[in-house]
Amino acid sequence: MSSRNQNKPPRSPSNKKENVLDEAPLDKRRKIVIGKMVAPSTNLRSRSVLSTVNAGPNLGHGADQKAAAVAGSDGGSSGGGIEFNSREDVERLLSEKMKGKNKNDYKGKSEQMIEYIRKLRTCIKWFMDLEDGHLSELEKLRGTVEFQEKRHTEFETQMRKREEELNMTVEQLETKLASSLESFQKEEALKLAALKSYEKEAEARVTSEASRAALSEDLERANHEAKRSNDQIKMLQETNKRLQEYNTSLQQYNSNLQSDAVKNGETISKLQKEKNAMMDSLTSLRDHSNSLKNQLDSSRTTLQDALKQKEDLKKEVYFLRSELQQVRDDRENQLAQVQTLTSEIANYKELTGKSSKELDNIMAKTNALEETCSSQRVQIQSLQHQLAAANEKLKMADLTASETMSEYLQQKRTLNDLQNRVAEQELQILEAEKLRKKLHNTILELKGNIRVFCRVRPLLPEKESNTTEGAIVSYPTSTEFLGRGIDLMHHAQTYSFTFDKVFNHEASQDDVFVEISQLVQSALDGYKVCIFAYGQTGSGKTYTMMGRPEADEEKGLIPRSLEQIFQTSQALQCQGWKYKMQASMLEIYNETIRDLLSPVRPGSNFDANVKQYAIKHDLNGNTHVSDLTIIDVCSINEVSFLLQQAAQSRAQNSRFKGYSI
Ligand SMILES: Nc1ncnc2c1ncn2[C@@H]1O[C@H](COP(=O)(O)OP(=O)(O)OP(=O)(O)O)[C@@H](O)[C@H]1O
Repeated sequence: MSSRNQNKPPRSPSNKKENVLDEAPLDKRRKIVIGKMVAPSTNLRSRSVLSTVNAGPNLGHGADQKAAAVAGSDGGSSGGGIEFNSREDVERLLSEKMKGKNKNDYKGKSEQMIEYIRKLRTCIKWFMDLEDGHLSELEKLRGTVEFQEKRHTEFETQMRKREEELNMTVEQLETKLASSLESFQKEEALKLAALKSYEKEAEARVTSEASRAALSEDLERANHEAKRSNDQIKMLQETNKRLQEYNTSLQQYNSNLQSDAVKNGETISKLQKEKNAMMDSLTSLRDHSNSLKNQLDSSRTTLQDALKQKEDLKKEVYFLRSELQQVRDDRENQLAQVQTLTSEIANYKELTGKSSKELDNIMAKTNALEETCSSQRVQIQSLQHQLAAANEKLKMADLTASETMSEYLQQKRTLNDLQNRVAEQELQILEAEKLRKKLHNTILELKGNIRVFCRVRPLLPEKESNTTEGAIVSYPTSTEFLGRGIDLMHHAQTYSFTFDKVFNHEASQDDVFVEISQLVQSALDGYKVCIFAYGQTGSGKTYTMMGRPEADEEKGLIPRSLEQIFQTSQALQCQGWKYKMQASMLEIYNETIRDLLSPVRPGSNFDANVKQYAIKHDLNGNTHVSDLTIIDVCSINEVSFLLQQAAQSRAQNSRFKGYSI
């Protein structure tokens, strides 16, 4: 038989039985609940009911066992055709009453009891079968519980391990986050450093551009100066050629002079002029040489500046390269860090999904780092471009410096050549000067150490009307006495005189000075010269010697000689000569010497102030006048002033005059 209540346990008869149920171990119950293993509580209750039935009040344990054995011997649950399928069957059995009203019918009662006991045994057997099923089910459930407990403990240990691993990973993530934050801070610091280096690079670029502009300006100046120096060198070369030609012509001229000493007087004057011109050209050459030296110094300084700038640029390029290398290394380190971070992030992603936010943050930081790296790559590229530009500038500066150096060396060689040429020319000039002095002295000696010139004064306007000078004075025209002779008529007789030179009344002051200038040149060459003017009063001594200094045409010998002396001394100072000039002026009258430059003003008491001057000669042949006022003179104006002073002193006693310079 089967019913809907099959395998369902009977209801618990009392609360006491439920309390017995509660005696099951709490751990098991709790664990079962935790493990979500759904075990019907009715099974336990049925086990308790079974125990209750087994411990029934009317049956002892031994009797129960006996009954069970009897029932077992019956071999089935169908005791007397009764089957127990539910609690109602059992309650019905328990509520059965004894049949038969006869109390003494013990046999019936015993049969009923036997029948009842059989039913009870059947019931007990049903209970026992039910209990066995429940026990087997309980065993299964226990095995399941133990399996589930084992799984639970394993799962718990796995979860603990995973929790520990997660804690570890969280700690590692926190440490890595801290390290990434530190690296980010370092990256920020590096970025700031890179920005600073970029600013420095920009400043260096500005300074390099400024230095390049200055270098280009210096180069332009150097080129301009080189052009100027080339032009000057060309001019100097031309001048040198002219000087060489002039030297050759001078040598030829000197040879001609040696062959024809008489004609060389006029030629020497021309030579003197040409020499002055040559001296001027030499001074100009020296000026050019000095200017070239200055240019050379300036080019040296510019070259040194260019070399310094080149060194500075080299240092800057070295620093830039080192900074670039550092930035490259940092970039590579950061890339490695980013790669490790990305790999770690991938691992973290695989390990857990909990740290997605952190991963997002880290990814954002990684993206920021990558952006920083990309910006640094751009900076590195710009730095590389700047470095390449700086290298090109450095190469250009090297080329410019080398060109400037080559130009400088070329100019130095040219300057050395010019200096050598100038030295050679100076030597040649000195030699020519010595030769000229010798020739000049020879000519003068040939002309005569003592020469007498005669100058005829023209008739004065007031005397011109009643004079017969035109008939008195005549000049011979014969070749022998041309320019040297003079004929005087007196009482119908002709008196002929011959001089070294005769200047007629038409001779100008310049004509006279042409002859005298040779003597002045001799004085400048170191020879002693004396010019002595002699003549009667009014014959023109003062006019010849002094003339009228205010008028160029009528300047006398003294102003013209002084001009020649000062001009020649200034020209010879360039050759290294040093001149010290002193002036003294005296008047000799009746064997008495009078100092014309004496500070004692004439006219106060002339005789009282007259000193006893004495003429003395030293061992060198020099002539001195004792106590004569000697004044150092440096310019022609000073001498002109002294001449005026002397003229004023001399004016009081204008008789015989002599000059000493
Ligand atoms: N060559 C000349 N041409 C024009 N005028 C002249 C010439 N020589 C002299 N005289 C004039 O003759 C005058 C007298 O000349 P100067 O005073 O020079 O004579 P002096 O010889 O010096 O006389 P003293 O011995 O009295 O001093 C002056 O007026 C001067 O200008």
